[in-house]
Amino acid sequence: MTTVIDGKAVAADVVTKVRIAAEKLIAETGVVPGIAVVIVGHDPASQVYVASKGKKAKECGFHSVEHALPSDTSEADLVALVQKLNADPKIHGILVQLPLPDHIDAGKIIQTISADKDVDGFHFTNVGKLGTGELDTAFVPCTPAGSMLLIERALGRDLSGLNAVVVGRSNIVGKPMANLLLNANATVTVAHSRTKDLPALCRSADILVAAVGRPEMIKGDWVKPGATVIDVGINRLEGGLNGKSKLVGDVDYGSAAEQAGAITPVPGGVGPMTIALLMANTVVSAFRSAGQSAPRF
Ligand SMILES: NC(=O)C1=CN([C@@H]2O[C@H](COP(=O)(O)OP(=O)(O)OC[C@H]3O[C@@H](n4cnc5c(N)ncnc54)[C@H](OP(=O)(O)O)[C@@H]3O)[C@@H](O)[C@H]2O)C=CC1
Ligand SMILES: Nc1nc(=O)c2c([nH]1)NC[C@@H]1CN(c3ccc(C(=O)N[C@@H](CCC(=O)O)C(=O)O)cc3)C=[N+]21
Repeated sequence: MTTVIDGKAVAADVVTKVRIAAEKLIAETGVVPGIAVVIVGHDPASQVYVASKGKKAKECGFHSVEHALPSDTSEADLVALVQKLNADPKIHGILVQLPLPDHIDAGKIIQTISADKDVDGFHFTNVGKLGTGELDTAFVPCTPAGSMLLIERALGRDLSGLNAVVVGRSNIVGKPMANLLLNANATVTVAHSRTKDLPALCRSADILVAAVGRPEMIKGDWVKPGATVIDVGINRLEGGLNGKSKLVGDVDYGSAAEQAGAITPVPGGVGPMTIALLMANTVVSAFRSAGQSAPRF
């Protein structure tokens, strides 16, 4: 029997733990966890994500601010805003929504965020800590961290001896995902657009993570029977019910679910975990700023 991994339910568990931790921190120190989300421009999908981040932050009892800036905002103005948030003691987590408009150097903005408030885990300091296994003081990127929690829950055991294949090598998902799996003792292969015979490679995976950005690319006959399949992809296709767009992953869910031992759906899989882990990273940052040992999620 295939298990459908309920990312929404696991995310709700994480959010409950975050709220309880936040209440404890507030009661004991008076520090209220604070998050700032910055969005530049009017991309509708980005606006949806930013709105749900704000909503979850309120649910967790956080102080939450949103900076919505016009698409012609200059790089200098965005740098200045990030510096202001770095210096604001009420803010423990800063997220600048990606992608940014072409005239802004996203790398420069990311490196301007204080590593101590970089709840996305994109700053070189946090990337380096993940790469060297300093997970106690790192911020780990939310999507791979959330995917890892789903893998741990689905397998319920150490990953020693298991082959993991990550399809995609972005700095945001693929590479940090590979590092987390390696840290957890899986044997990891990272595939990308130049990989030869991707279907055969995928068939060797006990754990298959798809982070490609290509709708339903990974087919059922690429999946090893019994494998754990984590679909990170979020692709919006036109022509769903009532003229609405339809959300699909990078995995062809129908055929893959017949082979997999456990699989995440889209929506309701990795997506809600990303937001939950953002809240977790923010409360951890607030604990650290108050000189308290941070909870684990
Ligand atoms: N659920 C969530 O919370 C999140 C979901 N996403 C989704 O995850 C997906 C991936 O995002 P992201 O990592 O940012 O994407 P990127 O576009 O940055 O990276 C895509 C990766 O896939 C590889 N790739 C592209 N085409 C192929 C192919 N035909 N065969 C093998 N590999 C291929 C690319 O290879 P190469 O490097 O060689 O070009 C690249 O490494 C997207 O659908 C995105 O929307 C992203 C973030 C969060
Ligand atoms: N600095 C930065 N950090 C990010 O973490 C970041 C980003 N920029 N830019 C965009 C991507 C994408 N991303 C998602 C978050 C939640 C869902 C999510 O909640 N998805 C729901 C569905 C939502 C819907 O219906 O559209 C689900 O899969 O069930 C998806 C994708 C975070 N990202």
